Amino acid sequence: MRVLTVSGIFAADHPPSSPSTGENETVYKLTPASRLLVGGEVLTTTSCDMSPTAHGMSPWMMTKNDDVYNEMLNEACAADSNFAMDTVLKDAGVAKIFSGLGSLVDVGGGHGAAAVAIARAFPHIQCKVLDLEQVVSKAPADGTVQFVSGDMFDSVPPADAVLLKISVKILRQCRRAIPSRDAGGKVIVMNMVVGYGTPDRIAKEAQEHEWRRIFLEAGFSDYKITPTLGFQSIIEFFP
Ligand SMILES: C[S@@+](CC[C@H](N)C(=O)[O-])C[C@H]1O[C@@H](n2cnc3c(N)ncnc32)[C@H](O)[C@@H]1O
Repeated sequence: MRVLTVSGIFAADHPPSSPSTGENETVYKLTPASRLLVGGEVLTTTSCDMSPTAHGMSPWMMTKNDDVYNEMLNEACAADSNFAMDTVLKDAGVAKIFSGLGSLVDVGGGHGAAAVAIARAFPHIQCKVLDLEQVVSKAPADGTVQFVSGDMFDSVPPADAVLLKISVKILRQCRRAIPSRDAGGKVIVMNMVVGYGTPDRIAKEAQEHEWRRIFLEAGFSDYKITPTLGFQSIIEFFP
């Protein structure tokens, strides 16, 4: 969404925090350019729940009662991961992030595209995928990774590292699933970090500031951003 905002496809608003959750959701609005493409609708997101407010429900929850939509969303997520992971895992800097791990859980890992790529590139890492029951039950399981069904907001299976592609809301939950930093514990977030990998110093500083706020709020002691591909970066959060 950040890339689309920077490109002028969406405009982003940052309203004050909600009194009930304390979270401040970014509100994305159509611009004249995107209004040419779609009917009028407002999207809100805190990374994970990219929910058209018109439906009042997270798109991930809607997969429960709609098999066709479920399949479509799973395929779209896997296609995105396949493209990114193949390229990202070839990078020597990225290999360093994963090489010391014994186990990893991909939270909201869908049909396991990212976790399978990691398990194949680093066969010594035991990889698990946590996702909703309706997603895991349709996953093409061949034993490369272990699928666990559940809600990430309830609990995250323990592992040396937690891989997250979608949500910073559950960082606190992920912190409980990992051991201390000395024992190799970390949360690995794959995300768009606008400004990294480009000469745009102001955008880079704004992003640093944002990640710093997030990691402090979630109770981590340190973090490291490794630019990978275009706007994609890997952010390691250390307990
Ligand atoms: C953007 S997709 C990412 C899938 C995967 N990480 C990938 O890159 O292919 C988000 C995933 O999070 C899952 N998800 C959403 N809410 C969840 C929850 N509360 N608990 C577990 N998984 C959830 C969805 O079912 C979906 O598979």
